[in-house]
Parts: sequence; structure tokens; C-alpha cells
Amino acid sequence: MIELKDLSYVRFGTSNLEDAESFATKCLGLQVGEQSGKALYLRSDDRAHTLCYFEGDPAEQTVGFEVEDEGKLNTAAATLDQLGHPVHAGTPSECALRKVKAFIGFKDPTGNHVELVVRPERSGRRYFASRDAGITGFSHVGLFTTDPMRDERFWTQVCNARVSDRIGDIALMRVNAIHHTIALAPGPGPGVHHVNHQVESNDDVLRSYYHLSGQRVPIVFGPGRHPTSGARFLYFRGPDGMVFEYSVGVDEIEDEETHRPRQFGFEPSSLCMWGSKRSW
Ligand SMILES: O=C/C=C/C(C(=O)O)=C(/O)C(=O)O
Ligand SMILES: [Fe+2]
Repeated sequence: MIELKDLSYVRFGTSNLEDAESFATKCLGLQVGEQSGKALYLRSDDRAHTLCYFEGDPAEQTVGFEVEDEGKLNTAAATLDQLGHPVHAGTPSECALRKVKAFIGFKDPTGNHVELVVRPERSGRRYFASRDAGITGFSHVGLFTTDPMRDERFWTQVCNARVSDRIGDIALMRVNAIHHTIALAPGPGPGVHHVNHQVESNDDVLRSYYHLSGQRVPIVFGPGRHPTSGARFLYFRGPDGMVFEYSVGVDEIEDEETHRPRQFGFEPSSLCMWGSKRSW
């Protein structure tokens, strides 16, 4: 079984790095860790980066997960290979671009580009952004799925994800105590559905609602509250149409042994308990 420890990063191609930087710093509230020619490394916590924009096709979207060590990485490569997922071992220059010791790349059954990484670089400096959005960390990603049940099996049987809750057949899955690190979302093909950062308080969610509205950032869902994780949320659109989410108060699963996923109906009240309607 492939043991995912944590979410490490997302990497997005973009045709306009300047716009991406402006959004990431002035709207989203990330800190530029490094800008090196064709790539922009953005920080949201103690790590050297958790989001990288690079000059390229916006359809190039990758999610990186941390695994324990190189031994586990090699075992994961063998498992994936055996199951028929072609595996690419990161070259030294590709590792340098990702600020990791080693990584492998592969596609999940929908075709989402996933990387497993070892020893992602931390920064000696604390995260300090010029816009105070109240971000406390990079928390989860939504991944498109063309077959929710097949992909749930991949993430929970080949990898160590556990289902915390389901909305219809859509699984919210955890890899540690946090309610979910991976959310599957039905779609016509692969891609990142949304990127979540946690913020400190309800005030931060509402402050951002007004701030982003003032910056003419399209708000696509919220402010609202998810009945699943209990989190208060706001979703908005960034560069190349990518959706970002702030949320606060996401549940932790207290008892791994006894937790049973709850089943919610596939209907609006399962997405927001306050009545906010999703417009994407
Ligand atoms: O639409 C359902 C979303 C659920 C949650 C949650 O329970 O927190 C998410 O964050 C999400 O998948 O975006
Ligand atoms: Fe989310």
C-alpha cells in the first residue's frame, strides 16, 4: 500500500506568470518564496513552496504528495508499475525544480497527474505574506474523476486514503486526521477541481469575501458551511479559471478505528448548510 503522508504541492502551467503572481500575492495571500525565470514558487506555510506556477499550458496540472522516504518511494513505483500505471522517476533537474530530494510521477485512473515526493524543502523563514488573508496552511485538493467509485478504490486500496464522508458517490478522503486531503469531483476528464487553504477564523473568510469582491475576483460559492467537514468556506476563481477555497474549522477524525463514513445525498443542502448556491 502506498502511504501518502501529506499534500506537498500543486504545480500549474500558466500563460501569464505576471497575472498569476498578482493574483497569488494580492488576492490569495501567498508569499513569493522564489521567482526563477519561468517559475514562481509560492509559500503558504513553513515549506519552501506549496504552489508553483510555471510558464506553460494551463492544462498541465500536477498534485504532489509526500511519502516517508526513498525506500517507500521505490516500493510505490514497483506497485504502480505492477498495476499498469507507467511511472516516471524524476531526474535531478526535475527534482531541483520541485525542491524535493526525489519523486516519481504517474497518472491516477482518471489521468490526473500525480507526483510522490520525498524530502520536500522547508524554509528557514516563517511564511509571511503581504496580504493578510489569515492563511494557516495548504490543506486539500479536489481532483476531477471520470468514475468516482473506480477512483475511490484506487486512492483507498492502492494508496492509504480513507473515506471520511460521501456525497452521492463522491468521496472526501483523508490521509491523516484531517477530514479530507483529497476530494473527488465528477468531471469529463482529469484536472484539479479546486485548491484549499485553511484560514484562521470565520472573520478571515468573511473579510476575504469583501476583499476579493472589491478586487472583482469571481466568487463562485459561499460564504457557506459544509455539513460534511463542518468547515466555513469561500470559493473563488483565480488564473486560468482555477478555483481556490478558503475554509476554517474542518473536522478531525478522532478515532481511526471506529469512524464510519456518513452518506449525504447528492443535493445542494449537502454542499452548504446555510443555503449558499454553487455557481460553477
Ligand atoms: O461540496 C462538498 C464539499 C465538501 C468539503 C468539505 O466538507 O469541507 C470540501 O472542502 C470540498 O470538497 O471542497
Ligand atoms: Fe474543498
